[in-house]
Amino acid sequence: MLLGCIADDFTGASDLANTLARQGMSTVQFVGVPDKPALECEAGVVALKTRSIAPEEAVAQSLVALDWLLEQGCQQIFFKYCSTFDSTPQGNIGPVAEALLDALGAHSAVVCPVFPAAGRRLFMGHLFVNDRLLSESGMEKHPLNPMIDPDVRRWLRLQTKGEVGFVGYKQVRMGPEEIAAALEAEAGAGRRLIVIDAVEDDDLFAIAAALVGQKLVTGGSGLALGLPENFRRAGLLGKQSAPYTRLSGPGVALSGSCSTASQAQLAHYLKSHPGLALDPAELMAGRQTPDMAVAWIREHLDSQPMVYSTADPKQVAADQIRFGRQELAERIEGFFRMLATKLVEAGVVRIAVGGGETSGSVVAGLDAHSLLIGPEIDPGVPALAAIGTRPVRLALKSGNFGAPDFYEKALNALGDG
Ligand SMILES: Nc1ncnc2c1ncn2[C@@H]1O[C@H](COP(=O)(O)OP(=O)(O)OP(=O)(O)O)[C@@H](O)[C@H]1O
Ligand SMILES: O=C(O)[C@@H](O)C(=O)CO
Repeated sequence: MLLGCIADDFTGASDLANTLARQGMSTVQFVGVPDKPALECEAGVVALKTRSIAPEEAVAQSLVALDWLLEQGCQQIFFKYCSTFDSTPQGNIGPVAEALLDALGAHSAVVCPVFPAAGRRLFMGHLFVNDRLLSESGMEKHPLNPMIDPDVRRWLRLQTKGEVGFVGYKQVRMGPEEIAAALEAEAGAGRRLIVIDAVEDDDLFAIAAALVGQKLVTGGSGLALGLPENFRRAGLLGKQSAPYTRLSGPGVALSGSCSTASQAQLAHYLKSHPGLALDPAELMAGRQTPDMAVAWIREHLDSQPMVYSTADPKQVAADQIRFGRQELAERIEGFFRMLATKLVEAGVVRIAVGGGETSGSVVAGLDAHSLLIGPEIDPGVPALAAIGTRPVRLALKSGNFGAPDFYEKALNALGDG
């Protein structure tokens, strides 16, 4: 394994794995830190669920992942977080990145959440989602990590021990040599985490070309566009990826994301498919159970039904006040985990999931140890084949990714009904 990646959630991991695979690296996504040597691959992406847990715990899990990746012979480590920089003033991006720098004995690392294909661009240190600042994009209402400051430098500095560096767009446009020199200057001044502007894929390729030999790279999946080329130029690539195949059989959609895109996708899907809404009050009282959902799904199995907790921000905020943000999130995630286990027992073989935390819960319920990367469904969302469990094909969609008809397209891409 040449490139070892640590992703702070499951959809982020498959987004990154998708980019690396498309750019010609044989890539496998691992479900947590494996307890044995890796399946053969050039890039390994360890999917953790560390985005929304306590910073110390996120650091500890990331360091275990790092140790395992180094044991597999990785030459470079990629810490993948969300292209909307999902985090709180406490972490977890800053604490994990600093801990990885220390553990690797690295002097510095770039911080670049940019993903132009999904409209995430960084200019003058400010993160945009399409033509809106991050803090006006809907992300300011995120149920777990409201993003209320678009200045990535300022937000990251709340989370770090050290000062945060910056390389602006003017220098990025000058190309890899200038970028490398600007990064060196920031690192020389003791700023170890260096936010770097990027607007289009060309910028990301130029930045990646400047990162040859860096022990640690941090960012969104966009930054991974140019990394395979560094290994290719060094004559290190050539392994074939394990083949992905579609799988036909019953399909189900599960949506736990409350993002703006997820709400539109849900509305679109429910026009032509049956849907079962989770009711927070019933869930918290234990009156709505995974067994009840499975019984309902069995009745609608021919129509690719959807189970969803997706709700609008006002409803989410009211329920969080009533039941507690964390308690409610855990209950909903626990529900999806148990549901996933029961779905495969009921013969479901295609599952399309919306939301990173939700996807982490669903995959935990499946008991898979690795995921093979198939064709891209929408930008950042590949079809996946689960290994180590009953045969299942998956699509794990980040909250804000995907076209309005994503779920239909995803289930069709995974196989036939
Ligand atoms: N109706 C609801 N009320 C309160 N919390 C909810 C509700 N539905 C889902 N949640 C919780 O909100 C969180 C949504 O996070 P998730 O990562 O799944 O989606 P997302 O943040 O939109 O996606 P991504 O992280 O990929 O951008 C989960 O913890 C989920 O359990
Ligand atoms: O970078 C992104 O936006 C996604 O891969 C993700 O991490 C959302 O959970």
